[in-house]
Amino acid sequence: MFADGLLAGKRILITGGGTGLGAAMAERFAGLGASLVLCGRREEVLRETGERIAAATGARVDAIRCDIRDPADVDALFDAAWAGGPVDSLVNNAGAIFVARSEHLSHRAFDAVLATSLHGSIYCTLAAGKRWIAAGRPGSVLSILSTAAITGRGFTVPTVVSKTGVLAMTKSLAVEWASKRIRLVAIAPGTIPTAGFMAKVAAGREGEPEAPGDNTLERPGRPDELADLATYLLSPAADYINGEMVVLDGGRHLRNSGVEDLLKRSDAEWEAQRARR
Ligand SMILES: CCCCCCC/C=C/C(=O)SCCNC(=O)CCNC(=O)[C@H](O)C(C)(C)COP(=O)(O)OP(=O)(O)OC[C@H]1O[C@@H](n2cnc3c(N)ncnc32)[C@H](O)[C@@H]1OP(=O)(O)O
Ligand SMILES: NC(=O)C1=CN([C@@H]2O[C@H](COP(=O)(O)OP(=O)(O)OC[C@H]3O[C@@H](n4cnc5c(N)ncnc54)[C@H](OP(=O)(O)O)[C@@H]3O)[C@@H](O)[C@H]2O)C=CC1
Repeated sequence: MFADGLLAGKRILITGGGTGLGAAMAERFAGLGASLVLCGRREEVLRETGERIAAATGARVDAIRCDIRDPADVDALFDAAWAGGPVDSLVNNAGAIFVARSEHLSHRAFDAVLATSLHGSIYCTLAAGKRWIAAGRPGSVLSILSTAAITGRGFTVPTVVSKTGVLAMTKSLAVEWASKRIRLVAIAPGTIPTAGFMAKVAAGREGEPEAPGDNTLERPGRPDELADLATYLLSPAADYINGEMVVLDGGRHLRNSGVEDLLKRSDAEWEAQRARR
């Protein structure tokens, strides 16, 4: 689909690059010639993914443990990443979600999600932007958001608030940093059943059809479809796209937000969900 070597010479840092959508993007970017920096909290997971991708593609893959909730950890990550060569693009992919009735969320529960999905994405974007501006280098930031940033969505409010906040950051910095040749874009995926999604969102719904008829195409999305769009948005072909969030959801948000079935859940079903966490 893409020309060989499309991303040759590019160094791309992906938060949450050890699993799911992050790993799918990593594999695609590496296959097109990019060198990678993958970060996450679990060193073993990162190392396995990094070794697998390096062996399959021959790319250089640096796996660096980092908890993006901690700004000092983020600075250390970017220092270590830069030591291996300047980073050209950041992918804000790490994120967190609970499915819960909002009246049952504690302050700590709200903070737990915002710390990763909102604050962590902001810390990483600022860490990258400061370095690009100081070095007079161009850069690009791709954030993996959600159609819920358009529609809103019940039962996942901390995540929706975070994704909407990162969309606001994307649009704002796209303007503020344009003269520095820094471009910010985003993808809003619908449902893509990764292991993280199955554990955090679909737990307790095992046995239900994997392809809910909640979008116009009546199937879930695939990680490789997201990786294709991410590749395009980080490639020179997308140089004229700035401040935009591109939807990849099979048309779902045109019909619903994705949680309408949860409105019909009984108290007993919600109690079972709470007990599982
Ligand atoms: C049906 C909806 C369809 C929508 C589609 C959604 C599309 C999006 C999908 C995704 O985002 S998939 C990616 C999912 N991946 C992740 O979430 C991975 C990252 N997550 C984490 O690392 C952790 O979950 C976390 C956010 C760091 C939280 O860690 P942990 O569970 O260990 O929390 P604690 O630190 O123990 O607790 C903090 C606080 O939160 C309360 N809490 C925990 N779970 C729940 C829950 N399910 N519901 C309500 N509250 C919860 C917990 O009780 C603590 O509060 P206090 O009790 O101390 O007040
Ligand atoms: N799958 C889907 O249907 C959709 C996903 N998304 C978004 O896509 C992104 C990826 O999700 P997906 O691949 O499905 O799920 P995963 O659970 O696989 O992705 C989360 C990744 O983020 C990392 N991570 C979590 N917290 C931190 C942290 N504090 N510091 C550093 N890394 C962290 C995790 O690694 P570790 O635990 O080792 O830290 C993991 O690799 C998320 O932002 C999600 O909200 C959006 C819409 C739909």
